[in-house]
Amino acid sequence: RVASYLAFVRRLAALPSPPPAAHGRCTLLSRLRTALAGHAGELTEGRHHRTVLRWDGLVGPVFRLNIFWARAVVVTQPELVHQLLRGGAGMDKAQLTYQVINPLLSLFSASSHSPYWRLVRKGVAPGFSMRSLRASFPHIQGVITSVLEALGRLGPDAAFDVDSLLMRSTMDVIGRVGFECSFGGVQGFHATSPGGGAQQGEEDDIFHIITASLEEVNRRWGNPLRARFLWWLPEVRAAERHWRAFQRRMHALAADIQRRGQPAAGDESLAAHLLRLRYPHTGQPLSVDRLVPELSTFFVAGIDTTAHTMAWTLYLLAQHPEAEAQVCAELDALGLLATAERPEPRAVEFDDVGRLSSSFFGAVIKCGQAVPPLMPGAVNKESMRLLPVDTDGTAIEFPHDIQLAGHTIPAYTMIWVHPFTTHNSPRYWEQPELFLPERFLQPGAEYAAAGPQGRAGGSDAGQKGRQHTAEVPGSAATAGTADGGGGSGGAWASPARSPTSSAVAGAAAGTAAGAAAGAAAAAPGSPASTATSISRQAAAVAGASGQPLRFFPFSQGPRDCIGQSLAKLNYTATLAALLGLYNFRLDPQSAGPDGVREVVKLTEEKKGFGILLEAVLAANASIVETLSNPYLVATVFAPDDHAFRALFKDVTKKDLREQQVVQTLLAGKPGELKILKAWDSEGSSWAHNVGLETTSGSTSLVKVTDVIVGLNGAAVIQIVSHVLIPGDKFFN
Ligand code: HEM
Repeated sequence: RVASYLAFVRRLAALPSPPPAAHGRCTLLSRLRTALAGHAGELTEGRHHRTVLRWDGLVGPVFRLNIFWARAVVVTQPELVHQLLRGGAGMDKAQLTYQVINPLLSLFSASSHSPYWRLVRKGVAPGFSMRSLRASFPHIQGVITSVLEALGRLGPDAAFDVDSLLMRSTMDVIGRVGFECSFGGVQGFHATSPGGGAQQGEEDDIFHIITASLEEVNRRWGNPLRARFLWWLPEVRAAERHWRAFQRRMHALAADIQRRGQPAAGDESLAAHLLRLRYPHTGQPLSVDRLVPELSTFFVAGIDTTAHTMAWTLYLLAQHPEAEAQVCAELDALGLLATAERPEPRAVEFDDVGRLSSSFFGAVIKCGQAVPPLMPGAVNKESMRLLPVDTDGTAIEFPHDIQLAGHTIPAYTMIWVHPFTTHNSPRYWEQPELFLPERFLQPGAEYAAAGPQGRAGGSDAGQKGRQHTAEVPGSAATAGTADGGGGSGGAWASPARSPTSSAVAGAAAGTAAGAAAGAAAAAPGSPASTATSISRQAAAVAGASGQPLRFFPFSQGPRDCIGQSLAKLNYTATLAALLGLYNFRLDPQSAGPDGVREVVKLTEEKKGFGILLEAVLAANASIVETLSNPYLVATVFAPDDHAFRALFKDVTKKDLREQQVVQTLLAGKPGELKILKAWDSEGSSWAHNVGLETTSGSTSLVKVTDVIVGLNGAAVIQIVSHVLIPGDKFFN
């Protein structure tokens, strides 16, 4: 055993590895600690995903980590990730991943080789089809209504834990859509209690049980030794009590589902699909004990992922009002935004989701042309790129040696695919640290070929391709890969061809396009000519099984997220409904953007009043752009201007001193105003009584009191001389 362990370590020694951080002063003890623990210390820190990103920048997209005696290989490069996760013969989840969560999920069939995993995955897939989701959309609408009611009960300036509310609503959605059971999660939401939930009797509160259970799972993923050595901690013992309570609740649900008997023909719920499954060897329906882990997995996998995704999106929009304005403009175009004319926007319908997020239905094709993605979908994607909730991705292993970017990786080595790093590395994205939803308005932005390395003909791409392949000249492994092209996407040679190793892609040479650019310039027989075969192989992969992705928040391949269509439907519809009615801002009491960690505390403000610019923002994104122009002299909102009228959306009569004025304003005809003369003769201050001409030909007079300073000192002229809102700082 010792000999084979040492051989294993030696075979991985050639892989680059970032230097582990030194702990404290450089003493013999600290060096011994670093030598023994390796990278374990940094990996158990809260923001370790950023450390992995830093390591990727230091040593490249494939590197080794030492965690005490164990070894892991981190892979961040899209082409390699693609080939590892899709169709790798014998690929399985690393057992370590599920050792942590299996006590919670009891018998979950984690292994890709388990007949149960295959049976369940295939059996429930129709439950996530568009047809099924369309049929169950009224459930989602019902939950959204209860969320809006909960927000309505809060005051306009209430601070609350939006993540907690959304976890509750997601729990309700999965319960209702999947299993026709109602947990009343949103009803149990109380903004004032920590975590937004019931405090008394919380041991019985399913939401509390699930969140407390997940908290311990997350801690154990950060530190797997917790279960073995820290079992005596009160918090660990409490968590294990919650795990048992969770299993009891899932057991009761499974028994209830089974009591319902054979499902009706048209029943497409997950419960119905699970009930229709039969054991392959006996033909009998699944027992309650086998149903429990499957039900548990849907709740555990679906709740915090979907809710954190929505919470991060709201958080990012709160930081980027310009993007929020664009989202609102598109909601407005669909009639989903509260405005002056439409204080109660209509409910979000199933078909709206496709319009808001064209990726939801794949590419939407209209009259033979692809419909360009819209901003709400782009915002969601950018949020999932910057802050993917499955930050640490997945760990996989192979039952045989593989070749990875020119290195032999022994069988059963833990290979760690790290989406956070792939999503945030400057190797694959321009300005990855910035929130730029526009990047996802470009069709195909998810693919590696669209990134810095993949720009066709880009010198950077070609150069990087050459450099990397030059580092891995035609080893037996890479040659094997090239020869093996034509198998499943060309990525895998059959083990028979290469007895010690099946060949995984040596496509470390940038993307297909990048590698091709490098290869085209290389003479045959030179080291770079390896790139030719690699790029051909990469191109074959792209052609045969889709292009490599640089954006994969739901993972990819046969073990990707089976619930992603439900997640997308839920978050797109919920966010559209929330943003149609509310602005969300970071709670000033919380630590501020830099202090936001796992729980995003946001405040909600009723849209449309209080701050002039917010109302303008809600009404027309292009106006915000104009206001941000530093060279702007003046922007005029007239009584009959659409944006100005939107100011009065949601204003109740009691807020207004001059109802007559508002009635007149709202009755105004749409039109623009031209400034006849904005400045006095010196050009230094506002003139009194500036004349303005409307497009309909009439003239208005602007008094100096009508002038409001907007962003960057630009002026906004309000052609109403009345005080409309008591005490409002913008009106006098
Ligand atoms: C935004 C929301 C979600 C995200 C980002 C997400 C992400 C993921 C990822 C990355 C995986 C692969 C994990 C791994 O390889 O270790 C996964 C697996 C899974 N997800 Fe999701 N998920 C989401 C929502 C959901 C929902 C709503 C459900 C079901 C109700 C669900 C059910 C599952 C299941 C059952 C698996 C395991 C699939 C298998 O191993 O065959 N997920 N999810």
